[in-house]
Amino acid sequence: MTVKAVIAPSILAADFGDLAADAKNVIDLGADTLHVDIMDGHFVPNMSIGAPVVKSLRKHLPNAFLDCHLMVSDPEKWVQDFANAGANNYTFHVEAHADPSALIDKIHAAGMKAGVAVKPGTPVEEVIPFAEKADLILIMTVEPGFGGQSFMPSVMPKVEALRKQFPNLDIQVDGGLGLNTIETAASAGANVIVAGTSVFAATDRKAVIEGLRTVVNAKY
Ligand SMILES: O=C(CO)[C@@H](O)[C@H](O)COP(=O)(O)O
Repeated sequence: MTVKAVIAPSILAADFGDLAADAKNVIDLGADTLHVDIMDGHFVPNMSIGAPVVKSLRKHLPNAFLDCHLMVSDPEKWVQDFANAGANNYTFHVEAHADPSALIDKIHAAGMKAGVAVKPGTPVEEVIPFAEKADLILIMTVEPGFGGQSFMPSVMPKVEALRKQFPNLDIQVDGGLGLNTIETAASAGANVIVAGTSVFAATDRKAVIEGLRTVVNAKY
């Protein structure tokens, strides 16, 4: 098995007034990637940031892996903007596009990795057809739109089903992940861990990042 832990702090929980410094801090403390939540106020009932902020982050953090999660109704529209801004990964929601396979091709052609996400209420069967073509599958563990929500263990059967069928797949979980929930997610088979509040609000961010990684890597 080739999967390993990837710890991805969600900058939605960072200090947006001092974003580059806060993002750099978690990278310096051992985070593998930065998870960048993009919300359009339509696909989800909240707004966040867009490609210009990704471009600024890229300027300040030239070597960081920027994992962008597009919670938007028209994900195809923004592919080139995010590629131009310096995004490394572009994850869109399967609920938001009629032809995910074609969109994965478009994202790859733009030079980015491609992820496909599912909301908690969407069956895993909706993403299974794309699990070999995509670079990661994101199983949402909260309703997308806001940080600081409670982890939903009820979606773990989706993670288990994916891990059983795809032993080498990067399976990302997002929402309510922290030291109190990581055992459940890692046991189900998740290896790419998005953690916003638990990392950015911690008094010892490094301990949280290392703790998450240790629990995941113990499974492989
Ligand atoms: O995509 C989202 C929310 O829609 C997440 O990335 C959250 O930002 C995770 O935040 P925490 O639950 O870890 O605080």
